[in-house]
Amino acid sequence: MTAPTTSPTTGSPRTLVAGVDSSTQSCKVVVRDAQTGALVRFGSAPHPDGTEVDPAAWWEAFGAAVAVAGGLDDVSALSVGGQQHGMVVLDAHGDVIRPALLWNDTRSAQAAIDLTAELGGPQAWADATGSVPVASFTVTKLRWLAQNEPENAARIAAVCLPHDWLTWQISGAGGTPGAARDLSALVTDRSDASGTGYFSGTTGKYRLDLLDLALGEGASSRIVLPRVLEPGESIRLDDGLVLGAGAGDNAAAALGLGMVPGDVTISLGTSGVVSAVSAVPAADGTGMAAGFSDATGAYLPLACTLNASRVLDGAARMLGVDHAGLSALALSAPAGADGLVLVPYLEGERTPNRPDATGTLHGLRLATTTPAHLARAAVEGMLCGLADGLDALRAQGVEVTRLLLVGGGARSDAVRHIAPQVFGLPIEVPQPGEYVADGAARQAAWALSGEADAPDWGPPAGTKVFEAPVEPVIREQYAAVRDLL
Ligand SMILES: Nc1ncnc2c1ncn2[C@@H]1O[C@H](COP(=O)(O)OP(=O)(O)O)[C@@H](O)[C@H]1O
Ligand SMILES: O=C(CO)[C@@H](O)[C@H](O)COP(=O)(O)O
Repeated sequence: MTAPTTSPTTGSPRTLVAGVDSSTQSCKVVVRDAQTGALVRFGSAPHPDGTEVDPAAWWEAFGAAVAVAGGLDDVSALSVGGQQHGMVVLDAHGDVIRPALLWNDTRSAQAAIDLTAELGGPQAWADATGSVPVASFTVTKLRWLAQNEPENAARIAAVCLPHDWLTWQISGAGGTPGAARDLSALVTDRSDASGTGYFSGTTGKYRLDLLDLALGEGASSRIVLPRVLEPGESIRLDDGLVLGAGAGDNAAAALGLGMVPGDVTISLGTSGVVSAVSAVPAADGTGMAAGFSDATGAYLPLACTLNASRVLDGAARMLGVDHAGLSALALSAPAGADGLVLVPYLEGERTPNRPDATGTLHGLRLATTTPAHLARAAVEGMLCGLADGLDALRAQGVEVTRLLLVGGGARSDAVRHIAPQVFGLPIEVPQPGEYVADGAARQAAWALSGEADAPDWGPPAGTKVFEAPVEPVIREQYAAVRDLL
């Protein structure tokens, strides 16, 4: 598969690696120089909308993104980062039983409540797995399946996550429809496994008892779970391509950004995520912070909201403007939008756990019925939800010395300027890029090297710092109405 490649600047041979981000809205592929990390090629392709998706759409988008990125013939290693938690269920032939339920599908909210009670309450789950299950987690989706589609649940021969399934397809073990597929070749990594609800990041082992709790006694004895590869471990395909373990998208972003303890990243994709790397696991019984693992052997406590960049998309749609227009409008209104507050639970919410909530506008007066006030309230409301998440991480002992802002929503000027007013800290915005795919590429280079640690690709380029005095009114007025459901 690998053809020799030379550097266009030095003419000397170089080794290329690829990283994939199979995210909620699209698939992105980067090809980078394994040694320096320099970007060589990039491609992306959209995913379908919706909270349940046929995994075949991810495979198709991956192929299209690879084609845009100029193919993989000269690539020596590849890793896949992907949206976390999605439930991919396979039958004994390796066929997908039903469309995958994604992390932002809330139909398993009651299953989460039931499972939480059955194990002895939220702290029992946090102690067992690091996290209190909510509708996002795979384990609750499996319980939902057992209760609502028992005929499908009975056919499950393997359960995996979006990044595991894509890695399996790329490896060839996922085969082509109609061909033999090898379920025992499924692999995952600890970062993504830690978001299933049936894995303990502290022991590095699956909690088969919790899989049984979801699906019924004995289920775990007939269901294949992906083998959890060690950080840096790989599999080598017959054609020589090295496949890394891959990672959940947030853990991959931590690798891509080169995060160290003290760094906290705010990611504004479809999800809003506040995450930190930590040497110690979190076990937050309030459920605000999820105690996930990272892709290096450490931990990744994070708070994740269901409502981030799409709040901006929705506000722009309501106002009939594009993103630049929304940003200009938001920046033309005063901090606090003269008391107009948007609680942006447009997709329900996960942190805090309010799956059935809807968005609400508070403080509407004649004077605030302007596009500028609504635009400002949308940006502030989205950021306030994440500031609450940062508080939850601090309550877990997370030290915050640096705040980084990434993801599609970080391209908004208004977000960049308003974020320091909300968080009360300077905000560092690395140059817009695909940090999940970059982290996956860095993991691929690590897997290829066989070294103990990932290669040092240096800090992200082109970082700009945004500073502004904190505006306490923004969070105060949000906190006053956030719980008025
Ligand atoms: N300049 C911008 N301002 C605000 N939002 C933006 C801007 N550019 C892109 N977005 C939004 O970012 C989102 C995509 O971000 P991304 O991080 O790729 O999401 P995901 O990882 O969930 O697929 C989309 O909702 C898109 O509309
Ligand atoms: O559920 C989580 C984290 O727990 C989300 O962060 C998903 O992993 C989706 O990520 P994006 O596609 O929004 O980047």
